[in-house]
Order: sequence, then structure tokens, then C-alpha cells
Amino acid sequence: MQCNPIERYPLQCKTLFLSFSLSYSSEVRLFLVGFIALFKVFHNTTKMVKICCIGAGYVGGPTMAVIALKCPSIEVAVVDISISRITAWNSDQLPIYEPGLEEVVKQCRGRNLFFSTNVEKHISEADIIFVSVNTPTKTRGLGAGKAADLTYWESAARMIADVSKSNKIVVEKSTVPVKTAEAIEKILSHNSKGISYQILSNPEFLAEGTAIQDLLNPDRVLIGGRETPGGQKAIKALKDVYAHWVPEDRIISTNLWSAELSKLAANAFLAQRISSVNAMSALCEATGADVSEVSHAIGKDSRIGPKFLNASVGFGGSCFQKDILNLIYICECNGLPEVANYWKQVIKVNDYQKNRFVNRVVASMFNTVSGKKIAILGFAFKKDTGDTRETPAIDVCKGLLGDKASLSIYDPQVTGDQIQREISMNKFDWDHPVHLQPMSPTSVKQVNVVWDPYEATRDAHGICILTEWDEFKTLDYQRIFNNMQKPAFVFDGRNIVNIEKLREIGFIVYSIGKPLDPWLKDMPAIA
Ligand SMILES: NC(=O)C1=CN([C@@H]2O[C@H](COP(=O)(O)OP(=O)(O)OC[C@H]3O[C@@H](n4cnc5c(N)ncnc54)[C@H](O)[C@@H]3O)[C@@H](O)[C@H]2O)C=CC1
Ligand SMILES: O=C(O)[C@H]1O[C@H](OP(=O)(O)OP(=O)(O)OC[C@H]2O[C@@H](n3ccc(=O)[nH]c3=O)[C@H](O)[C@@H]2O)[C@H](O)[C@@H](O)[C@@H]1O
Repeated sequence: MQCNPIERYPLQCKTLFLSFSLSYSSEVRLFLVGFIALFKVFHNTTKMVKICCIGAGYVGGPTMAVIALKCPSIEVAVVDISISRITAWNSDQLPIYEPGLEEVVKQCRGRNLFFSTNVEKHISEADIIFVSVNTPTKTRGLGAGKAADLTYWESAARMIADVSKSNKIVVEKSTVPVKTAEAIEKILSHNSKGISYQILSNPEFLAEGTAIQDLLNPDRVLIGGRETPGGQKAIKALKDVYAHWVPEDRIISTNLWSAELSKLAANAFLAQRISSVNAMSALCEATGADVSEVSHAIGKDSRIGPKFLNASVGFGGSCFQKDILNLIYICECNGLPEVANYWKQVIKVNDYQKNRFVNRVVASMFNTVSGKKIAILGFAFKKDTGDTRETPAIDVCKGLLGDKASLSIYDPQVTGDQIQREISMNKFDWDHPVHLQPMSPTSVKQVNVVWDPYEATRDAHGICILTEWDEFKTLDYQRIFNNMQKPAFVFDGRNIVNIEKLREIGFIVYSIGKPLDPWLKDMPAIA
């Protein structure tokens, strides 16, 4: 990495200044002070550290926007092969919905934050290159259905090797299998043309919907690097970037493999907590216990803690399942089938939870939803995002369509096009760059997407709440009930409605892990 010459030669500059100061008049001294100040400014601006991030997605976009916000002296370019994504980043309609993101982008865009499709130019000019491209589950070949597909990562690495003319720090921001850095090092060093590369692992822990807050105030920043002087120097350079706003004690450095594995481990532990509470929710329904009360009681134990104990229709999102599958594959490759099986169970329980929900819906409606209108409230995988990758809504909707239901879907942040695409696409196709996905999948006739929850629920037999959007808590349920077929059902997959109030109105209510409505007790959901 290049650094400011004033910093590189501080002693020489100071000595020069001192010797002139002693021998010349005050005017000359004043001139010199001005000259050196200008020299500093000039060099600070021309030798600005440059960052390039390959991949302008849910991670690359917000992460770089926050770096640009907090480090005005660093120039940040976010590049992508998707022209539509970059066009959107440069417009008033950002490509992703994330609270607080627009404000940050507007403050920095055009100042020290740039979005571009000129991948080669920005890579070649950068000192630090973050790689934040997709690492989806492989769909075919060796490890299909489990291993991470590193196609996009490898092509980014080859691009770096092709266009670089100066030394680079390459930062793994994508979630990758442990030991990926070794593979990347090989690609880069075999094509190095005398250039030196340092690979760092700097996994991202932000959650969608709270990305900006997570980035501004992270629990920790993790940086893994080689234990060589070069590796340690690279770690220091990246630490200096984060140190602009993250307290030093929250910046952890480790070896490369610990950092890579910690990311997979963190997601596996988080997902395991949800599967644990979801497994309990099934037992609560069978026994009359209330899962919210159980979560509250166990969460009071400081060793367990209260977070991530909300029972739900299942976890979704682009990462939990993909990263656990990846972990399972790594365990299998390392001859650890027992460990692999342990983690497999987390995914099995998640699938079980989604199936269980569909079975409840169908069983309570006299064992058939054929031709019945079911309103789906919420399609995103969680509130405050428009992201639908691996949302449990896909499996629930497919399950209901399998029983010939007719669906009317409302989500405040997801378009009809996106919903149709998700429902008609094959599993795992969703996490590839947009321009590589099927352009116009055949839309499913029994699916109607509307922009109003009252429209979605009119004449419906039942309502499934699949995302915990706040607005679903305050809907006029009396009005909704009046316009529905009877008996009218609410299946709350997020435990957000007031069950007692809805029962008073006349609804038959199912809420995950809560004591069952007498109606549901008489209609057991056996698959
Ligand atoms: N979405 C999330 O909340 C989190 C994601 N991650 C990880 O970060 C990585 C990226 O995830 P997302 O940002 O969600 O994905 P994304 O799909 O939103 O963004 C990835 C971008 O990379 C671009 N791309 C792919 N290959 C490229 C190449 N060779 N050159 C230039 N651009 C290229 C794609 O066009 C796409 O816009 C994944 O490994 C994911 O596991 C980690 C933490 C949180
Ligand atoms: O690697 C990633 O992609 C990210 O994955 C998750 O973040 P994210 O998927 O954006 O959102 P979460 O808040 O973790 O929710 C994931 C899913 O679990 C569900 N969930 C969460 C918490 C809970 O108690 N119950 C529950 O069902 C959510 O509704 C959602 O469907 C992790 O929380 C992030 O730390 C990580 O960086």
C-alpha cells in the first residue's frame, strides 16, 4: 500500500523546516509554513486511500456507504457486473430497501462514494479491494445442494489478478468456506506479475432490516490475516479504516481460518437457536404450554439471553440455510459425519416447521383448501426488508398451491413480479446475480399479488401472516372479518396478533406455539 509521503518522511520534513526557520526572516517562515500546509493538503488529497468493493448487493452497498460516511478521506468505489443494479444505486430508487440507507448514500454519493460498472478501472486503482459477491449453494456437480458455489468469487479474483498493477490487500467480505483464502492466494500468486497480494478475511455480521445500525455500531469487527509481517501490516491497514468509528476493543484479529470459520459458526448458532425454539413450539402446542412464556422464562437466564428466541414459521434469508449447508459439506469433507448430522438437524427442523404450518392451515379448513382464497400477509423473509431469498413464504405458498389454494398476497415492500419469480423458480436459483436469473418465469395463475391488505383479505377463507411487518398488528381486523368467508381463520406465523381480541371478533386463530383453539384441537394436522 502507498502512504502519504509526509507520513513516510516526517523526520526529513521536520528537519528541513527547522533549519529554514532558524536561518530566515519571519516572512519566509510564514511562507514555508503555508507551503508545507499546502503540500500536506495536496498529498492528502492526491494520495487518498482508495477502496474498491466488487459486488453492489445487500452487503457491498450498505457496508461501503457506511465506510464512505465515516471515512471522508477514503475514496470508495462499489462496482458490479449488473448494470441495472449500478443504475439503481446511482438513482433515487436504490436497489435495496434498508432503513436509513438512503440518507447515508445521499450524503456520500459523488463525494467519496461511487457506484460504477467500470470494474477494471476501480480494481486497478484501489489499495484495498473488498470482494462481496454471491456465494450461493452449488446446484450441480460435486457437492451440489450443499457446497458453496465459488464461481463468482473466482471470477472476481481472476479479474483482480488480470488488471492489478500495484500491490493490493484483498478482503473476503462474502461468506466463504474455511480455507477459501488459500485458494484465492493461489489464483493471485500464480498470476501475480511481481505484484504482492495480502488476503484478509473480514466477514460481515449485519442483519437485513437493521444493516445501517449494525454497521454503525457493530458488536465486533473480525479481521483474519496471515501471521507474517506482511499479513499483520495488512490487518493494521484494515483496522485503521474501521478505527474511524469502531472502538478498538471491538476490532478482533485472528488467523485467516478462524475468521472464515467464525462467520459460518455464528450463522449456524443463530439458526440453531431458532430451530430449538421452533421445536419447542411444536411441543407447546401438544401440551398447552405457551412458547412466548417459555422463551421469556429461559431468556431470563443470563447464560441463555433473551434474543433470537421468537418462534416463527421458520427462518429464511439468503444465508442461514446456505451457510449451514456449507458447514455440513465442510464437516463431511473433513470426515466428521456426526458433526455434519448435528447441523443437518437445524435445517430439518426448519423444514418441519414450514410443513407443520401448511398442514395446520389445510387441516383446520376441513382438510382441503382447494379453490379457497387464502390471503398471505407478508412475503419478505423478515420485516423491514424487501428481500425474499429463501423466505419461508415460498415454501408455505408452494405447499398451499399444492393443495390447490388460490392465493392473494400482500407485502408492503415486495413486487408482484418478484413474488411470481420466487414461487416459480427452482430452489437455490434465487441467489445468483439478477441478470443470470430467468427473465420472465411463467407466472402462477392461482397467485394474485395486490397492494392493499384489505383487498387481499376480501372474500378469503383464511389469512396467513408470514412476515412480522408492524402494520399487520394494527389492521382493522373487524373490517377484515366482516368481508371474509365464514368461518374465518387467522394463521399467525409470527405471533404478532392479539389472539384474544381476534377471537372476540369471531376469528378462529392459530398462533405458533400457543395453546390451541378448540377448533384446531378437533382438526389435528397429521401429514
Ligand atoms: N445479505 C446479507 O445480509 C449478508 C450476506 N453476506 C454474504 O455476503 C455475500 C454477498 O451477499 P449479498 O450482498 O446479499 O448478495 P447480493 O446478491 O445482494 O450481491 C452480490 C452482487 O455481486 C455481484 N457480482 C457477482 N459476481 C461479480 C463479479 N465477478 N464482478 C462484479 N460483481 C459481481 C452481483 O451482480 C450482485 O449484485 C454472500 O457471500 C453472503 O453470504 C454476509 C452477511 C450478511
Ligand atoms: O450472514 C448473513 O446473511 C446474516 O444472517 C442473519 O441476518 P438476516 O438473515 O439478515 O436476518 P435475521 O434477523 O438473522 O433473521 C433471519 C431469519 O430468522 C428469523 N428469526 C429471527 C429471530 C428469531 O427469534 N426468530 C426467527 O424466526 C427471521 O424472521 C428471518 O427469517 C444474521 O443475523 C446476521 O448476523 C448475518 O450477517
